[in-house]
Amino acid sequence: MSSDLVIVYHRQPYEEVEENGKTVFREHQSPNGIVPTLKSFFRRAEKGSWIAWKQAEDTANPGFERIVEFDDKNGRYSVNRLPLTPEQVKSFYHVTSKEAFWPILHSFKEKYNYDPVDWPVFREVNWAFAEAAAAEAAEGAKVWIHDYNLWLVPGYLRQLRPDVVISFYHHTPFPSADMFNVLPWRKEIALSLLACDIVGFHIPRYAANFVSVVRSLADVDQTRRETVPEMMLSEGSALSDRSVPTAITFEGREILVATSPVGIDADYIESVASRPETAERVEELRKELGTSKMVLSVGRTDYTKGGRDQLLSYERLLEGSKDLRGQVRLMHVSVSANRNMSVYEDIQNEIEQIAGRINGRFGTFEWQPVALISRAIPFDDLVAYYKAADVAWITPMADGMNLVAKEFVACRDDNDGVLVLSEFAGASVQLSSAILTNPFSNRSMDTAIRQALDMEPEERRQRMELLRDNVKTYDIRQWADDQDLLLKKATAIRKAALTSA
Ligand SMILES: Nc1ncnc2c1ncn2[C@@H]1O[C@H](COP(=O)(O)OP(=O)(O)O)[C@@H](O)[C@H]1O
Ligand SMILES: O=P(O)(O)OC[C@@H](CO)O[C@H]1O[C@H](CO)[C@@H](O)[C@H](O)[C@H]1O
Repeated sequence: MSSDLVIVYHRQPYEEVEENGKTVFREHQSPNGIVPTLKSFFRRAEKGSWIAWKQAEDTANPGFERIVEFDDKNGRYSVNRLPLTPEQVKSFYHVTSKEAFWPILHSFKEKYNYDPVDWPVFREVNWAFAEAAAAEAAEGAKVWIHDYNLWLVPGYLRQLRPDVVISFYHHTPFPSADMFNVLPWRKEIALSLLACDIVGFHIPRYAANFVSVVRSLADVDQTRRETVPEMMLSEGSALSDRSVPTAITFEGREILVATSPVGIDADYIESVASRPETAERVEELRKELGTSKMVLSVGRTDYTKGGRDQLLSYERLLEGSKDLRGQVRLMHVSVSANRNMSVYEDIQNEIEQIAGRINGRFGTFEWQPVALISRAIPFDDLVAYYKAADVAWITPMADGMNLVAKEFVACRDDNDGVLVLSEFAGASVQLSSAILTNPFSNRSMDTAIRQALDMEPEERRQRMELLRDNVKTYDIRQWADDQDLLLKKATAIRKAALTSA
């Protein structure tokens, strides 16, 4: 019990690899995912700890060090790895998190799979996370929990430690009560989240949906609302709201409802984009393209990311626009991050089938319409593709935020390139100068990609300048400062709750 900041996120904050018979801990490949940002919070703490899981055949004798100590650029922190059996991992993460929660979080009611869920296993895993956090937290410490996989941790932790400040951040969408309440365990989850001092979201809509859910399940009063700032308003986005709830009360206690969009390390990305070796790579790509235009799409293989519908739109584009044949190339990057899950294997197979059909129908020896990449790309290479692309085509059916769209914008220090973005991605409420499109509408998708390919240089420049202003304003440092301020506010609320108890 010594840490003043405990971060609880189901993944370990590094890549653990074996080298010459030794275990080596490496930074995650993508420098802009959440993990590097969360680790940077330990610089603001006296001592930090991180609670995650690690698979073990025998949890009593896991065969690895439970606690790993670090003292690096992020300060002094320990990582507590909870041993989970393969059966627990499959049940807690693959089945309950990805096959039951994930479709509901993204409003895919028809993909929701309830029957295989083993709810007692989900409870026991979340209890283990709560116990480990309680054991690590110093008196009055801040415990910052991330994402739906750990929805029950706040309630369990509050039982164990009434003194700690509990903050919960959702990286995914949060659906309205009509969708969320499909979950049979809705009340248990809602009451757990109501044990927090702060509940955080990317955008106002998710915060409003959360309030609708807890008010449908518990005696919750909404105490404060605020006007949404101009840079978070977007007429073209289905997710835009003009006001947002900022606090609720439950059982005489105030709970902050915080909206703060995750950003990216725009300065770092721009520094990679401006390197001479990046310019050389971009020149090679442009030479390879000749007079053709490059459309780039990047995302995990997941039905929420809309890869299938995007490829079908591309097929219709080539069918209807003979002038584009031989003059456009789509680089479709769809990496399968959720292995061993049939629902994702099916999507990967469908994407490969459609891409193959398009190449078969329209391709020639000299020209392949689709380059399908189904593997991880080194970040520096990804930056070169972002810089070389004429269009970034990011059209998820639902997406909590989407950092790929922001990375593309951060790379475009030439103030060129066009972003086509789904109005159902959280990022669309900030990136209103993108061509916003509805991926559920063929006409909207087909019109948007053609508009992007035909856009004149001056309009491209005007739009990109506005996009870059937003991405650099709401960057990862802004998010970190927001979170730091919120954690301080919550500390005062927790103290008030303890004195009035
Ligand atoms: N094939 C890939 N290779 C390397 N990095 C990738 C690849 N696909 C996505 N990424 C990285 O993964 C992250 C995806 O984040 P985001 O767009 O928010 O979606 P999600 O978190 O839902 O996967 C980005 O930082 C992006 O650079
Ligand atoms: O299965 P996971 O945990 O890899 O899913 C990735 C998910 C984490 O919840 O990504 C979300 O977080 C991103 C950063 O906040 C956000 O940009 C993205 O839209 C979410 O899917």
